[in-house]
Amino acid sequence: MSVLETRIPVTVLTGFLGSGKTTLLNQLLAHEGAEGAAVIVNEFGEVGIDGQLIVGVDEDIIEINNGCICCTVRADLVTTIERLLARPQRVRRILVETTGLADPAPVIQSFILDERLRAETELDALVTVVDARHNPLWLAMGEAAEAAGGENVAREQIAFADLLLLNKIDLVDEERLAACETELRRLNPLARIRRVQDGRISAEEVLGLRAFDLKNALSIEPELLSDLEHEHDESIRSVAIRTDGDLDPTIFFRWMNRFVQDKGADIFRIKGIVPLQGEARRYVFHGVHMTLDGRPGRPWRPAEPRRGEIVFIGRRLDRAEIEAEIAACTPEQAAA
Ligand SMILES: Nc1nc2c(ncn2[C@@H]2O[C@H](COP(=O)(O)OP(=O)(O)OP(=O)(O)O)[C@@H](O)[C@H]2O)c(=O)[nH]1
Repeated sequence: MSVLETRIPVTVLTGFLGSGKTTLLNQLLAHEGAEGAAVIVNEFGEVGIDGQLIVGVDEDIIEINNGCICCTVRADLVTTIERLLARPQRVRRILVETTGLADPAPVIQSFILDERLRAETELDALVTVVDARHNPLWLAMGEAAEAAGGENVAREQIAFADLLLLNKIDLVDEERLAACETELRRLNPLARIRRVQDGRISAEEVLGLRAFDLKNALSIEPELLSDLEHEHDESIRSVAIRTDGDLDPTIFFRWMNRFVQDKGADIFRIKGIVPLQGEARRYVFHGVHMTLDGRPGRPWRPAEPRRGEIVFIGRRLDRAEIEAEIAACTPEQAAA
C-alpha cells in the first residue's frame, strides 16, 4: 500500500449556523460507508448539545467546546486528532463538524501545517451545508461584517467547499432555490452542488471523494500556508442556560415563541434539550432566527437527572433576563 492509501481520510463538515450539519452527520453515520468513523464535534458555547444529538456511535464522538475550531480551540483539534492517531485500533475515517461560525481556512491549514496530521491524514473534502432559506440572510450579514472590517464567514464556507449541499429545499420555492444555486455557483464555480432535504444523501456521495485540492484552496486564500490572523465577530456570543427540573410546556412554548418573535433578528441559533412536565422523553428543539422546530427525543434514563440545557447564539443576549424568564416557566412558578 502506498503512503497515500494509508493516510486516514478526513471530511470537514461546515456550513453556517443551523444549516443542517448535525442532521447530515446523523444520516451519514447510519450508512455502512461511515463505519469505523470517529467524529469530532466543535461547538461555540460552553455547553455541547450536538454531541448528545448524534446517534449511533456514542463511543467515538469527541466534543471540543467553548470556542471555535478555527481559532481559540484550534490547537485542541490537532491534539484530538493526534490522540485518535495514537489509538491501537486504527480509525477508518475522521469526520469533523465545525461550529457554524467557523472560518474554514484555519481548519484546512491545520491539516497542511501540522507535520503529523499531514503525514497521517488526508483532507478528503470540505463539505458545506447551505440553508436554502437563510443563506441570503447569512451572506448579507457577512457582507455587513466585512464592511465593518470583519469576515464574511458564510461566504468563506461556500468558497472553500469541495461539495455544496443545498439543504432545506422543502422550505423554499423553485425560484428561490434556483437563485440560491446561481449565487453558490458565483461564489464557487468548481464545487459540485447537490440539493438535499434533511441531509439525506448517500455516504458514497459525501465520503471518500478525494476532492480537496490545495491549489484551489490557495487561489481562494493565498495566505493559507502562513499563520493566518483570524478574528471573530466579537459581538456574536453564546449564552448557555441550565435548568433544574421540569418546565411547564404551555408556558415554556409561549415564552419561546414570543422570545424569537421579539428578539429573532438578534438570535441566530437556539438549541436545547429540556424536561417537560408530564413527558417521559427529552424534548429537543432548534431555532434558526425566527424558525422554531422541536420534537420529543429519547426517553430520560432512570438515573438521569431531569435537567435542561439551552444554548443561544446571537447578539445582545442578556443572560440574566433569559435566565429569569426561563425560571418563570417551571410549574411551581406558573402556579404562584
Ligand atoms: N425543514 C427542514 N428542516 C431541516 C432540514 N435539515 C435540517 N433541518 C432542521 O434544522 C435545524 C438545525 O439542524 P442541525 O442539523 O442541528 O443544524 P447544524 O448546522 O448542525 O446547527 P449548528 O451546529 O448550530 O450550526 C433542526 O431543527 C433540523 O431538524 C431540512 O432539509 N428541512
